[in-house]
Amino acid sequence: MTVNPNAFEMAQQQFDHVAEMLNLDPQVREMLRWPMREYHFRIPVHMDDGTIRVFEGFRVQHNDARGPNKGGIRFHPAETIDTVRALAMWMTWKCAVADIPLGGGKGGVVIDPATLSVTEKEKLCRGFIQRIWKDIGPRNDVPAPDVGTNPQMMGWMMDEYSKLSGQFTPGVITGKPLGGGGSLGRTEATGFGVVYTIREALKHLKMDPARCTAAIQGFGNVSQYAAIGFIEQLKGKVVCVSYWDRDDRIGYTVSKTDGVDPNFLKTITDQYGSIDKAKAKAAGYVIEDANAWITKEVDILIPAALEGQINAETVRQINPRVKLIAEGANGPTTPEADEEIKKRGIFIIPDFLCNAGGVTVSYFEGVQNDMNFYWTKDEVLEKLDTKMTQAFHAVLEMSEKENVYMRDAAYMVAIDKVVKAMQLRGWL
Ligand SMILES: NC(=O)C1=CN([C@@H]2O[C@H](COP(=O)(O)OP(=O)(O)OC[C@H]3O[C@@H](n4cnc5c(N)ncnc54)[C@H](O)[C@@H]3O)[C@@H](O)[C@H]2O)C=CC1
Ligand SMILES: O=C(O)CCC(=O)C(=O)O
Repeated sequence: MTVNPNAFEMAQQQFDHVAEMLNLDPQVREMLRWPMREYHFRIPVHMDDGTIRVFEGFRVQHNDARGPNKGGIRFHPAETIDTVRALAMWMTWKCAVADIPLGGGKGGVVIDPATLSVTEKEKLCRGFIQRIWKDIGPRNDVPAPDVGTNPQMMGWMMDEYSKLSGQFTPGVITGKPLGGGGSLGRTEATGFGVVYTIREALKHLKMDPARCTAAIQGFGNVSQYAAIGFIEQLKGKVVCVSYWDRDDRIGYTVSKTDGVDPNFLKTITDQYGSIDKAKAKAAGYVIEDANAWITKEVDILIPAALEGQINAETVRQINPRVKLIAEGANGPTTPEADEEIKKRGIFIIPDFLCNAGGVTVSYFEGVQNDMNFYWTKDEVLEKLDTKMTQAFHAVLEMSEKENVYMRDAAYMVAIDKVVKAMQLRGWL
């Protein structure tokens, strides 16, 4: 499975393309195609064996015209400043398209968290906050989980910030554990958000979800709940999921023609989204190569692993039956692949619209922290559905009005909101 060599160039290319369509002022473009602030730091950690290891960390704040910067922290061995820049920029567009009053930020540490003990992970999380705590906070930048991080890690980070600032500050981080300032529904939010947008897209395409099949890339937080939601809420069938196998150092696709059971697969999946393939095989699943997911004869593809997965090479493997691509991951499709998808008339729900459910419930979490009053799961998910449905239709309407590709329409909606906020604040 290939990864796009430079996600930031890809994010800038997508932005430049729409900036050109909008005839956006060159100075406004200059402001938006780069992050406003970046922090690069080194985090020393006393390891269990008595040695000291120094980790490289980043936090990028792309634009906070509409509100505090917002976005996850990724722990990944292939993390780079450019990946974090791209992800921060996409967060600005995501919050604008979801119509939540937040800007765009993202963080990262170059590490495979599975190689750390629990104690080392806690020290690394606390070390990250020790480096950056003066530049984050509920009113300027609010991190959250992403690939390789989880609610427990957010709990440690919130605790460290509270200690350093001398005040219990749950709103500094979202995606915290339940009972530790977390919101009900955050775990499911991104995957269920993907499903709400698929439901709306299928209505638009006049397709019956109960007769639809899907192939999913990834089996982590986003993909697990996208699979569960697609099956339980829309009554569709998921024929495969995929994952990265740590031992073999390659990806695999785990398939079942009569449909996978994500609730069963979860029981044989570790906290990093790696499936125990021996147990899957014993339960009647077929193990195929990493790319098999994209070749499946299905109606819907849901890339929900990493960026750059649908590219000039893999796009040619998409089966002619595919009518819809719902981008659960950030940046899964390269600009070259977009051209082919357009040509083939496949409807796309672009990433920063499709996966906005996570940050939307993160926003709800911050609101609940501020109120010190917590909603039920049903209340959270109902509010999430309303937000995602409105966001989908705003983008669809723009796409139809301007006769443009859904990704370009999403950029148009987002750029308009961010530029207006910058103008209202007198920045432009
Ligand atoms: N967790 C969240 O709330 C949100 C996540 N996202 C994006 O969704 C994507 C997935 O995130 P999560 O589910 O949180 O991550 P995760 O770490 O929980 O799961 C990632 C999954 O992708 C698989 N994977 C990783 N590298 C792979 C490879 N090279 N080949 C095949 N499979 C591979 C892993 O095995 C795992 O199953 C990322 O792009 C992330 O930025 C976007 C919005 C919110
Ligand atoms: O929940 C959040 O604040 C951010 C989630 C995130 O990192 C993303 O949407 O890519």
